[in-house]
Amino acid sequence: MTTPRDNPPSPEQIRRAPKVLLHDHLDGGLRPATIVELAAEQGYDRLPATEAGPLGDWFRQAADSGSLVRYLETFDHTVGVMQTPQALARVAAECVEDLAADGVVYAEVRYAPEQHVQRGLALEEVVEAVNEGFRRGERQAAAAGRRIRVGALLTAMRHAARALEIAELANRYRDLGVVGFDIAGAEAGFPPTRHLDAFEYLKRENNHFTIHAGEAFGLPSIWQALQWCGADRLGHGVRIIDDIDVAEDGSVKLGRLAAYVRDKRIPLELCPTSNLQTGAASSYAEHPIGLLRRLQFRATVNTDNRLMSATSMSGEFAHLVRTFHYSLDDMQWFTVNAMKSAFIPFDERLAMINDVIKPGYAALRSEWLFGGGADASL
Ligand SMILES: O=c1[nH]cnc2c1ncn2[C@@H]1O[C@H](CO)[C@@H](O)[C@H]1O
Ligand SMILES: [Zn+2]
Repeated sequence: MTTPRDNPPSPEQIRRAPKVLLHDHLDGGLRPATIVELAAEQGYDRLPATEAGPLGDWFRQAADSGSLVRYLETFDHTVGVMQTPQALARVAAECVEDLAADGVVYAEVRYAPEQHVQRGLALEEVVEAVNEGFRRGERQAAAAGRRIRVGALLTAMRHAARALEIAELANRYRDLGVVGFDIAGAEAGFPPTRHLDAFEYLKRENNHFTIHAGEAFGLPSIWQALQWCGADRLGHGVRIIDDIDVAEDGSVKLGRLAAYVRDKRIPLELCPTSNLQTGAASSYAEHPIGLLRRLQFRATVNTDNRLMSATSMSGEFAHLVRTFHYSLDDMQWFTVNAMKSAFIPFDERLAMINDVIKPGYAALRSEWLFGGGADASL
């Protein structure tokens, strides 16, 4: 028997549902209006459009290139206006407010400090400005009745040679708002093993890191990230699908690497819309997230770059609900997966799951009992 609780959640329910975001770039999530204002303040004169509406459209279209390298070129303009402590703090605070308004209760937001020193800031000043912005955003969200907690991930650029330095920075600001480390940037030609010293350092320090791998490049990149570098999570990891065989009769066979990823519960930070833009997947229906969810990989749903993809956590879930007919139970499954995979301490993750996420979904699931009008304040 199907009950109303099996119905797909409405857009409004999706927005109100508690969500957890592990893969979101600070410099990929600016409000277009803020970019325009910051460019004027900082004398940045290379913006491709000077009004918020057309500028937002430009990012979306330029990122829709089918190539990760061209997709990444759009970041010149966001990074270009994030070069002062005030600008960094503002962008960070607005990021938190936007996530909270979208129903995100916990987020890990990443950025590359080395990209924000063009006007002479020290790496430490960059981290402190972003942290200040995150704290301000949390306070503003709380004042508006929305609870959210945000941790920073420090990213090193894989084509550069500052990974060890950034890893040390992440370690220094551990317990001070930074919860882990990442590497990002063009994947082909820049294997994660170039930065082995950084990963070995973090392991010796018992610190956490994720690696962008298996997005523009396939299994060798995932294999290196896990078996050479020791990544705790995979940024994207979507190409793990190349190691999974689905036969005509629907039976499924996992290769050794895919089996390892599933058996070890390695979290996959999947970002469906971003993958469509960079050509890593051709449609929502064909996106591997459907199969990976069915096979019970530790799959999570993420935004990657809200500006370039014109998306949000609700937007990503809305696409998945439409495509795969996911219910609130499915949404809860992805959300609990993400919370289990966060880099904050275990007791805090558990409390988030039991005291925030599960009660939030239970309240939404029960709404049909009250004619759908109950508790709109959630
Ligand atoms: O999907 C992605 N794959 C690889 N690198 C990315 C992606 N999105 C953003 N960045 C890169 O990460 C930097 C720090 O946030 C961004 O400036 C961008 O160059
Ligand atoms: Zn990313």
